[in-house]
Order: sequence, then C-alpha cells, then structure tokens
Amino acid sequence: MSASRLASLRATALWSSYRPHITPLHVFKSGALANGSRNLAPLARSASSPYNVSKRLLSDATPLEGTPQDTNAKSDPFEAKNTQLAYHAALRNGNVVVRTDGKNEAAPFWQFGSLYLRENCQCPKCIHPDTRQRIVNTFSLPPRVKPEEVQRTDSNDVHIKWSDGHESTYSWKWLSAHRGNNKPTIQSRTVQPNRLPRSFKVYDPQKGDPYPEVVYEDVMSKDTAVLEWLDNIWTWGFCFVKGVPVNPESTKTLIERIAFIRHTHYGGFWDFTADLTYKDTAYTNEWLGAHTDNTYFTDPARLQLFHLLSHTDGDGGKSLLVDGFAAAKTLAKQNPGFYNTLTNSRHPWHASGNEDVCIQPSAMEPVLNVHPDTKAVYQVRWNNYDRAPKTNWHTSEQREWYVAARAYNNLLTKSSHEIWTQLQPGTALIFDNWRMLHGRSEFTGKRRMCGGYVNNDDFVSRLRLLKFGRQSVLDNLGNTDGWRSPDNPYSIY
Ligand SMILES: C[N+](C)(C)CCCC[C@H](N)C(=O)O
Ligand SMILES: O=C(O)CCC(=O)C(=O)O
Repeated sequence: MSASRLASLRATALWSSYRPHITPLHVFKSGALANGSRNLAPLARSASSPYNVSKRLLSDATPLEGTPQDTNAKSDPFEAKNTQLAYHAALRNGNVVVRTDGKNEAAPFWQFGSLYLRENCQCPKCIHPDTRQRIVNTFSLPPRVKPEEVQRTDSNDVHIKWSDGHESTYSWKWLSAHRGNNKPTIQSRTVQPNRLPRSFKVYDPQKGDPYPEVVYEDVMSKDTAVLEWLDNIWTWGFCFVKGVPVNPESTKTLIERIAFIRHTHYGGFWDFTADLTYKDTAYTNEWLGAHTDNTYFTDPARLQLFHLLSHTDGDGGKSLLVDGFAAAKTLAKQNPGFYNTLTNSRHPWHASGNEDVCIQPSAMEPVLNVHPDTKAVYQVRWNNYDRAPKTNWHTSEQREWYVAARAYNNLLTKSSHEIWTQLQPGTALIFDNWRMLHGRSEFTGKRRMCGGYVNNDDFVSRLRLLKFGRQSVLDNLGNTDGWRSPDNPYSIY
C-alpha cells in the first residue's frame, strides 16, 4: 500500500476508529516474565495518556482479567462458547499467552507465535480494509519480532506493542478462533484413518417423511430462505424447490441465488433433451444407474440442479437419488476393510465423448475421499461409466478393490436406499454431488430438462456467510481447530 494511501487511511475515520481507546488495566512489560513465574510485572497506567504508562512494578499483580463483552454472542454460536470465560493476557518467555482462567497460573493457555501474531495484525496497514488481503510483507518483518507490551483495551481486546514499533489490536473472537493450544496441527494428530463422513441426516424413503423443500418465491426474495435451502442441502444432501416458473430463465436465476453457474464442456446453464448434443449418456433416453457427476474433474461440481420443463408423448424418466455417505457409513460398520480399500485405492476417471475433449483429474482419486485434515470422508466419487482402466495394479489389489466396490454397489443399489421421484415442471431438485448419487430410469417421448452446476467453494462460501455472518467468518479465517464443529464457520466438507 502506497505511503499516500496509508496517510489517507490514517486521516480517515477508519484509522482513528481503528486505533482503540486504550485504558489498560495493567500493562505487562517484556523481560519481566523471564520464567513466566508469578511475579507478573504489570505497570499501572498513569493519568496523562492512555499510552504513556508510569513504571510501577507490583510484586503481586492481580492477573489481567475480564470477560469478553457479550457482543450479540447469541447471534454468533461460535462465540457463545467463550463469552463467560474470564481471560488473562500476558507475556511468557517472550510470547503472548492468553489464559482462559485468569486466576489459575496453571490453567491451560493459548500461546501465539510472535511472528505469526505480528504478520496477522488486523490493522488497515497490515490487512487491506476493503479486500481483507494481507498487505504487510511478512518477509520484511524482523524474523525475531517480539511483543514488548501486552495490554487490554476497554473493549476486551488485546493490544500489543511490537519490537519493530508497530502496534496491533486483536479481538477476543480472533484470538479465540486462532488459539494455538500448543497442540500439534491436525495433520500430525493421529486420527482414525477410517473416520466416517461428516455429520449428516439421512432421508429414509421407507418412512415416507416429507422431502426437504423450499418455495421459489421465498428463495428469490429472502436470504433467510436461501440459508434454509442451503442448510437443507448440507444436512439432507438434497432439496426440492416448489413453485419454480416453468422456463429456463427462472431456473437459471434460481441457481444464481446461490452463486454463479459452473461452466464445463457441457456449457454453463443447460437446457437439454435426448439428442446427444454432447456425447454423454445423459443426452440419451437410456437408463442411468446411480452415479456422481464430474468424477473426471479434479474439482467435481458440488451442487447439481435439475428442473423438468416438459415431457410429452411418452413416460418414464424417473429421477433417482442414493445417499453415498449413508452407504459408506454402513459399509464401514459391516466391513471396515472394504471401507478402507475404497478410501485408499485411487483410480483414473475420464470424459472422452466429445471429439475435442478428454478430461481426466490431475491425480487418480478414490471412491471415498478422506479429507486430508479431518480424516473424514468428505467426497464420494462413484461413476462406473466414467472410471478409466487403472494400471500398475497388482491382481491381488484388483481382487481386493472389486470385492469392496461390489459391496458398496450392493448397498447403493439396495431398493430400500433408493429415493425415486418423478420430477414435475415447476419443481426443481438440487443435490450435493459430493455425497448424493443420482440416476434416471429410461424414458420414451420428448423430455426437456434444464439445470446447472455450482462449485464447492462458491456453495460453501455462500452457506458460511449466510449462516455465521461476515465478521464471524473473517474472525475464523484459517481456524481449523473446530473442523468438525458445525459452529465453526471454517468447517468445510
Ligand atoms: C450437463 N448434464 C448434467 C446435462 C449432463 C452431464 C453429464 C454428466 C456426466 N454423465 C457425468 O457423470 O459427469
Ligand atoms: O436426465 C436426468 O434426469 C439426469 C441426467 C443425469 O444423470 C446427468 O445429467 O448426470
């Protein structure tokens, strides 16, 4: 950021509003806590200026305490867990530590690496106030930059003066979301390799409960209805939308209430019939067994929406959904060895129908993809039409995989696991293509279907912002600590 931009920032209300009014209860001076012992050396604040503290060492300082203000905590479930905690910020062995129990020296504490904390300063000189991108050059900072003073603002934030002269203020929410509990990062934690899929709810077609559904008018007019729609997809794997005007334009704008439509070699928004416009069996009237789409993409589309516009002079074309997570969970219970085989054995996939296309993922991918951090299955890739012949595959591995895949297929094709519906014009179906398999019965006559794909990242971005609000999402950027917590805006699958 140019000097002039910085100067104008400083001059604007933004800068003055950023520099918090510091009324420190205590100020901790670096060096006075060589061994983190009890002799905390707080300096009482002088009356003259909030920053100018007089040096008065207290032998037995009452720890810095305070309860983060309950700022709309209820609206922010992630924060709710922390509003009652008294906390204590101090320097210990040259690092900033935050203890969530101010009274107990031995209480667990959060320790923050100094360079980590410095390069993640949230001030407008370090994070672009509009783009939220880091603008401080991490590598221009002194590698051994140190906090020299840690003090508390009267809005329960922590203000730090750094050895490079910079000053930073961190909100409780940000510190809490980025607390390094001195635990190894998730990657190095021993996590069960056959962790089951993330939490989800299974629609049981045997019970005949109402389908998850929302109303078009609501979705088009209220973000709360979009949140309900996306939450249904996240929880149940699919959702119907009633009352959709029977035309492609309305269907397209419906999808765009989530995000822009994913463009592929099939185009963007599709309006298709059985005419082999593209060389794929979807563009025929044939039976399509349960499958996920885009197994040949490195990044398969996350959502897929179908809206039947018309079906004349014939019948059939029923729509099939099968819950790939539910089947995986059953397989893991029935035969953990088969489950592990489907998570470990990676395969090539392809889309090669059109003359000018031969799409394959950048690496072989397994049927049940385990998330590298949570070790939970987060994506199902199942498409027997598009799986390519794997090589360098010992016959013993082949036998193992085919047995496991057959067991999974038996679960996927069990009629009690199949959700069959006959789509009608005016009702759109959207589903999670990383979890739900879909298919179609053969049909006769002229059948016109439209729809589109949405990327994973765009779907999850929309859902997390609607669910948690932008500030909570910004406070939790990178917060992998609560991976499996539905209250953690960062949790992704
Ligand atoms: C574009 N539209 C959805 C109509 C057809 C896409 C074909 C999808 C392909 N069979 C696959 O499994 O990825
Ligand atoms: O035509 C349908 O109902 C579904 C087609 C399909 O499965 C697909 O496009 O992947």
